[in-house]
Amino acid sequence: MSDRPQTPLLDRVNTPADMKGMSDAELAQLAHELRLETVFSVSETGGHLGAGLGVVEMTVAIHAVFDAPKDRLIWDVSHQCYPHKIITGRRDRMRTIRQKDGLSGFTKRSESPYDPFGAAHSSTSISAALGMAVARDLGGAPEHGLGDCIAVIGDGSISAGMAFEAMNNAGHLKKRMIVILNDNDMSIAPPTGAMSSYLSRLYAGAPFQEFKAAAKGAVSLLPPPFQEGARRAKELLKSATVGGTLFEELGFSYVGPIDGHDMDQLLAVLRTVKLRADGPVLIHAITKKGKGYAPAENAADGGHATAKFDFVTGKQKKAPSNAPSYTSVFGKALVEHAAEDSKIVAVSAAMPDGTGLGLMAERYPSRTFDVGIAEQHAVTFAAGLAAGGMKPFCAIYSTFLQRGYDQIVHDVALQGLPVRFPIDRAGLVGADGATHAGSFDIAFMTNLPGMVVMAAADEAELVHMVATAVAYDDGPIAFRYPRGEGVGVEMPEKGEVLEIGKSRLIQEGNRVALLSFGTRLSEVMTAAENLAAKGITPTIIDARFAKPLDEDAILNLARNHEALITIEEGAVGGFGSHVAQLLADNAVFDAGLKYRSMVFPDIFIDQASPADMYAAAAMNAPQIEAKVLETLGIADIATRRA
Ligand SMILES: Cc1ncc(C[n+]2csc(CCOP(=O)(O)OP(=O)(O)O)c2C)c(N)n1
Ligand SMILES: CC(=O)[C@@H](O)[C@H](O)COP(=O)(O)O
Ligand SMILES: [Mg+2]
Repeated sequence: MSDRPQTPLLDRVNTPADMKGMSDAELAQLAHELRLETVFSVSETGGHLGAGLGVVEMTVAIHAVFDAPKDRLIWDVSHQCYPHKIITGRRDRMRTIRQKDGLSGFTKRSESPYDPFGAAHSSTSISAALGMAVARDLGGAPEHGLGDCIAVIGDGSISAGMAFEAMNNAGHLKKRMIVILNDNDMSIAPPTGAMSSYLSRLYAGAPFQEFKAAAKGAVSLLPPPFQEGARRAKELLKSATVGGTLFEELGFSYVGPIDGHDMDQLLAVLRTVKLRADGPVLIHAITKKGKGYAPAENAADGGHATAKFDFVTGKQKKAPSNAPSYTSVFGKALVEHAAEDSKIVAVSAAMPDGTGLGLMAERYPSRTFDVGIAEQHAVTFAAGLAAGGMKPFCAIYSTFLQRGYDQIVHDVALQGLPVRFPIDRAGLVGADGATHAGSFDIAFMTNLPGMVVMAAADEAELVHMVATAVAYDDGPIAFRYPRGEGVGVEMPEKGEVLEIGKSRLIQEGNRVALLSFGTRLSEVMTAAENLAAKGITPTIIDARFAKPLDEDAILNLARNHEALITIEEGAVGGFGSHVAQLLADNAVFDAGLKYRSMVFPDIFIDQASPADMYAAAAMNAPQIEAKVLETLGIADIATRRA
């Protein structure tokens, strides 16, 4: 039996054009049905829920008032885009979201003309909307539309540097564009920082209850709303303005705060702004994360992301776990060291729980810093902490660390400061897909002089790497580990400090040496078992370090084996490239060594289960086995196809 909600009005909407004749009351009803459909849909797939529920009315109002895809609607991060997808022709594919060959969990240009800009990393929407507004005014290609450019950005995301850089530029260029600040007073964790307090003060200074009356009055004063003169429309804008806001100082007309769940207010304001805006406008809408679905509203994170769940009870259907997650192993190990070393401090960029720093924040709040969505600042802040004699652990997902790269180069590496980088979500992450893959950190970290780069092969190794990073004070050090559960190995009582640049031998064999960097080691072991049945016993090494390389061990392997294969969970330019360089510099190829590297292919791999993504990258056990056979010249097509 299905709990599928009845959605008669929504059933009539395939694209926003189908909403055009609807009355305001029908639009409010449509929003109600869209909320039900969003909850039902996510209950079957899992995914991002709370943010989408907070923008249901906004989504309907924007699509009712504006004309996408001619008007450009850009969702910041775009984890809140599920309702938008449902009413822009993708409802029938929502059951495929975040799955192999299915819809992306984010906006994606290749997926729909209603997604004019892809996102998943935050705080890009205002820059993109401004670029489109300028292109429009310069007569950009007609197929790209000539309409309004609307960015919807959350209170967490607007605190990032990029958003301010964009507003600074927009205020200067004075182009007509609309920014909707979706202020739910939440990030994934409760928001931190002065900007968040400022937004709360704006709201406290002009509660929207007063504005509500004004908006409703304005609607009744605007029959038909668009025929009213500029004076009345401007009054509406003015009556909604607190005055002297930061946004106005930056050159935006500020409208709000308004109740982002009140369709009357949303429609009135959007219609007026559409009619009268002649430069950058910021509409400040107050919303609630998880709105309208009690389990999400009541969750600590506003139902930010969820596994599949029971639509009626809200109970999540999580798969049982067999081993602790790498994230929790890291968080626990760090706290154990922090108990003995008061110099240890931890920095997170808006992901305290995602990075496992929740425990540290609980035990040592004065030594744990959530700096908000501000990866660049997080890195340089950590550099400052190191320069001040502390031992900072700057814990950022691989994919988000990309944003702090110049800071890693210029502020950390160049000055040789001992910042520790625990890099979570290394490798392919699954449902979040290409935007969240940790593909590049091995390459971009190993290229930096003085940077030590480690990868944990399992959760016990991670404990040793935390201990090593605590002990290492000679410069920056990074250690990477993937999303999800460990492999279930026995955990050490205490982490051992590893010798910098030393690998570990896992299995002695002959003919071929498999040099693994990271958690592919378990796939390598499986491949080795299968190869043993074919009479091949590879030597297996866990490299532990991509920088500095264990040069002696690698050169010895190269000289004592017919073939050497490196394998790592990252793009070209990382571990394998450094090994190849070492081999070339030492003329090992001249002696006839067969060398192969297994790295991610030069494509962005779309979302699927991690195992399927690794299959697409040709990096699971069967493909490792095939690579060995092929390299040794005993290719077994059947194995290769498996
Ligand atoms: C550069 C970057 N850092 C971190 C994240 C992880 N992240 C995704 S959503 C989110 C919270 C965003 O808060 P807000 O903009 O207020 O949106 P809400 O979820 O509250 O609607 C964070 C930190 C990200 N997507 N991009
Ligand atoms: C949208 C976003 O960036 C986050 O919500 C991300 O999806 C979290 O990923 P994890 O589930 O791996 O923490
Ligand atoms: Mg928010």
